[in-house]
Amino acid sequence: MDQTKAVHDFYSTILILDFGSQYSHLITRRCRELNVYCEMLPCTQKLKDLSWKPKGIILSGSPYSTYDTDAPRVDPDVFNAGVPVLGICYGLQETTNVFGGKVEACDHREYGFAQLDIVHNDQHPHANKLFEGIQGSMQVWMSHGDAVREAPKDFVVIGKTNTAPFAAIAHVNKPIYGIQFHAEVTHSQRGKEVIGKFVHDICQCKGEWTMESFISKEIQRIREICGDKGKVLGAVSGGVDSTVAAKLMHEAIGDRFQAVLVDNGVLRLNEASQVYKTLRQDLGVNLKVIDAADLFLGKLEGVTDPEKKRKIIGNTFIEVFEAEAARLEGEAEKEIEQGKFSKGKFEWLLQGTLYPDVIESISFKGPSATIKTHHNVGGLLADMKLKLIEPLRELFKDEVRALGRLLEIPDHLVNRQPFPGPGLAIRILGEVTRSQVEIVQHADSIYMEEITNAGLYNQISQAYAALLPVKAVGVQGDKRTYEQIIALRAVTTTDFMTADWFDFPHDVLKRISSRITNQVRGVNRVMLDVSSKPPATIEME
Ligand SMILES: Nc1ncnc2c1ncn2[C@@H]1O[C@H](COP(=O)(O)OP(=O)(O)OP(=O)(O)O)[C@@H](O)[C@H]1O
Ligand SMILES: O=c1[nH]c(=O)c2[nH+]cn([C@@H]3O[C@H](COP(=O)(O)O)[C@@H](O)[C@H]3O)c2[nH]1
Ligand SMILES: NC(=O)CC[C@H](N)C(=O)O
Ligand SMILES: [Mg+2]
Repeated sequence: MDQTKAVHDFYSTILILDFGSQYSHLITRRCRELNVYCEMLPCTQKLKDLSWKPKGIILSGSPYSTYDTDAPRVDPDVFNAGVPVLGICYGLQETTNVFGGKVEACDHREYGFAQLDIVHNDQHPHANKLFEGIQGSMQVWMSHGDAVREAPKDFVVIGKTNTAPFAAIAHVNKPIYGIQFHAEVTHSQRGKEVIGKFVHDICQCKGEWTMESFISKEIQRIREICGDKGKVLGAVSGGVDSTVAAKLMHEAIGDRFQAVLVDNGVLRLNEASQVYKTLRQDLGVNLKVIDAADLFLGKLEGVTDPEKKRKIIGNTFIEVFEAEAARLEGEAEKEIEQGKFSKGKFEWLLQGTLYPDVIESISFKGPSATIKTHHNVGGLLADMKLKLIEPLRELFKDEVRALGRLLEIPDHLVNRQPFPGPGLAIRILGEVTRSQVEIVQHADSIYMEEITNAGLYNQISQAYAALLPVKAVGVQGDKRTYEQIIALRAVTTTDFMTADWFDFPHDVLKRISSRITNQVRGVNRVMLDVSSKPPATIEME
């Protein structure tokens, strides 16, 4: 894999060095939105150890002060690499530091909006490039307690605010710029335009990062990695990430990619057959469904603790998947022994790792830690012989969706709400039995159908029906009943870290409630969960 080209070998790439700011990943987002490919690495990355050459470098903000003894330091080679550099907040302060200017704590810390007045330098046209075409002033967003007190030699002021006379500086003849404000946050009016001036005009990146161009390059890359015969195995759930990754693999190596869906008995109503239909029939992906419902439900018998349920499902999943991988390996060995050399062996395991998984696991203080694997089954296989292949590793979720659309994956799949690995088991509070699964599957399918019919599916980030482990009294058909309760959950969120409950139109709720109580046996009440996260979580267990 070492000789194989990486994405940064195909595109003009901006290097973002992370000094630990909470906004660092937003710099990455903005560059990508400007169709410029970028990668974020910890600030400890030495330029001489980098295997590729960036077109420009952006230094992020930081919770540290440059005068702290343990402050993260910029590699001085950054300024000798012959490429443009933009320092943001701490990045500006560290640049000032390196070039011999002065940084001190402010008398008044500055958080929030400020008005930046652009200063044009007639004698130094080069310095004006960062704000070229921007006249007068603009609203920017600040978050700092330190400030530049003295600009370094050969730097001029290109922007100032009431309280920050060095809010933006530039070298007089080198493409080195520093800004105190956070151009990467959307509150900074024209912030994205400023980043655009840096990456497009100053670094001369062409704006070629589009999913259209990614597809063909990535398919070519996958083919190089896998060679003529290499086979790839992948677990797919029908979720966005695994579907897009599977379709991409199929485009690259056809039936040498084998997808496996494990029916763990706690999938949604008819989900296994629907995923099979879409992946196999509509998308042509070589998919095998393993029915392991009895095995999973057997192991879940008598278990009520949420974390135990998760563990049992995770471990059983690995057991099933490993057994299948071993079976396929055995088959391949046999075929090779029989002289069918063309068959090839499974050498690779597909994993749907996304870029946020990669950058979340970067520690800005040191070499990148291991990638989070808790949601990705592939990474959990014990003493795995298979090597990992991660075609979505450089992409954000919205890029994955755009890629999915270009691969002609139907919209309903590309826009699919996430579904947790432990499935309905964590939506059946208390013990999971086959009859409980049937109740919640039926209620959930009615709920999702009504949400879709009302045109609300894409307005809601995640919705599901849950089954509460209590009974209540009701009256149905003149008869007293003593039955269970369905709880409806629907939330809106951007990052799933915090969430708000979705405010349904009353008529939709009425329809959902009456259909569930009329059609789902074993249920006589429907309740609506109106809890935000925090204090609640999105799932109930
Ligand atoms: N029932 C299943 N059968 C096979 N693989 C599964 C199953 N459930 C989960 N996986 C694997 O676990 C991975 C992680 O699941 P996760 O829910 O985080 O992602 P996803 O399902 O691909 O996408 P989304 O985040 O949109 O749900 C999946 O990509 C898939 O490889
Ligand atoms: O693959 C998964 N395995 C799990 O064990 C799990 N628990 C929660 N989730 C999903 O994570 C998001 C946040 O959910 P919570 O607010 O309940 O933590 C929501 O999108 C949840 O559906 C899981 N996904
Ligand atoms: N957001 C930042 O980069 C802050 C830098 C530095 N810690 C300050 O307070 O000024
Ligand atoms: Mg999923």
